[in-house]
Amino acid sequence: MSETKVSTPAAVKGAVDYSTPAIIFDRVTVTYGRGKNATHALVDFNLKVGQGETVALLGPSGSGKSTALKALAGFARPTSGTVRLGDKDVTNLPPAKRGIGVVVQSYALFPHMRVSENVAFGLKAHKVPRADIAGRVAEALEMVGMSAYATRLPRELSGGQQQRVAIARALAIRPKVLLLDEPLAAQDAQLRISMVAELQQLRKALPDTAMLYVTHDQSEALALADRIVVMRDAKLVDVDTADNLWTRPPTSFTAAFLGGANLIPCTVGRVIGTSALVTVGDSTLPAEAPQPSVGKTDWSPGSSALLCVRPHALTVGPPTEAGALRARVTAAVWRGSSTRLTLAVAGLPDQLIEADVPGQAQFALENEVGVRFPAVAGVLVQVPA
Ligand SMILES: Nc1ncnc2c1ncn2[C@@H]1O[C@H](COP(=O)(O)OP(=O)(O)OP(=O)(O)O)[C@@H](O)[C@H]1O
Repeated sequence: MSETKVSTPAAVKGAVDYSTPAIIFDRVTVTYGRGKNATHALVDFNLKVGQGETVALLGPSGSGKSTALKALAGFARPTSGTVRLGDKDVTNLPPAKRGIGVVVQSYALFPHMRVSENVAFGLKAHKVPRADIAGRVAEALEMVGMSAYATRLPRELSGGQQQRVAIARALAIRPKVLLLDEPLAAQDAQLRISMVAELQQLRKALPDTAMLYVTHDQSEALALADRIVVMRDAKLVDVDTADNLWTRPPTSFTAAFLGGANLIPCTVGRVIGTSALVTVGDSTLPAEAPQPSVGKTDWSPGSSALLCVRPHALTVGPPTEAGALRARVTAAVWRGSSTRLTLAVAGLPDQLIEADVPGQAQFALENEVGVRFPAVAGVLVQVPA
């Protein structure tokens, strides 16, 4: 997974209005096939996306992300539930009548048509007056920086350029809703980084367009989305702002999927407000005990919990350092700007933790080290049922 670092959505967008959602999924279930061969691809899926909001659907392969997009675009028919665009129920409307822009990983450009013809295609299908088409094509190509390539054929373009054309084609119909299904998955890591930055610019240029963005790359979701929906096994696991999901993951699945957090078994001690003392191995550490979400049990003294701490928040030094947990290095992988250490911590049998240390760290395997937690060691997450 790439570690794209670009400015966060809050920096590029203002507040989102949820009072009149652009997209509503209301208890949408999609089942492919029947009987023994039935696959429940989406189960009881609820989501509202505000006008101008970008929501990323993030989850492992097969978790139902694309199916949610297909249900909205009209390419998969819900078995039950409704899909609305604004105040209009579109559950049974054909895809072409929904006015949604769709961009998929494979570009889906017509190989025999020039760039401008590809972009014009959707406009003709939407019965845009002939006199307006050239202007709308030029406007869409301008938005994605492809004006100079209007007369080329798709095969004369790079993958990134083809994807820009596919985005222009989706934008040309001036959709209120834009769906992007893994739009950068076919690009190499370097190009993905620059295209994430371009998509951020596009979001700024389209303040009223709601976007639903499917990805399994957490860095794209963090960089682009106002909110992230985490999916697993056809269901929505968590939904919140990227910042909240990252800093206070409501479930261990989200904690692990979004940023690969360490989830260290601990015992809850004293709790005052949102501060707790927890026991990890032989050490007592201060931790954040976030308000549990509705329906979840409180943090009670003596109960088991998981301490969520990101690998980069840990520091590793000599084993004799005061306040450090003693550990043994079991793996060290240099990643360029940092080294990922895997550590077996004394007093935590069967639990390996990961720590990122700057640069090409000189830790030999089996070295004894001391692991230090930050002043607030981490945030508590419920043990999964
Ligand atoms: N047309 C289909 N017929 C039968 N099963 C399908 C069909 N499309 C998807 N599925 C199944 O539905 C489930 C959800 O698939 P979906 O494509 O929505 O997942 P995804 O989260 O988008 O995965 P990926 O990240 O791999 O694209 C999977 O088990 C998949 O095999």
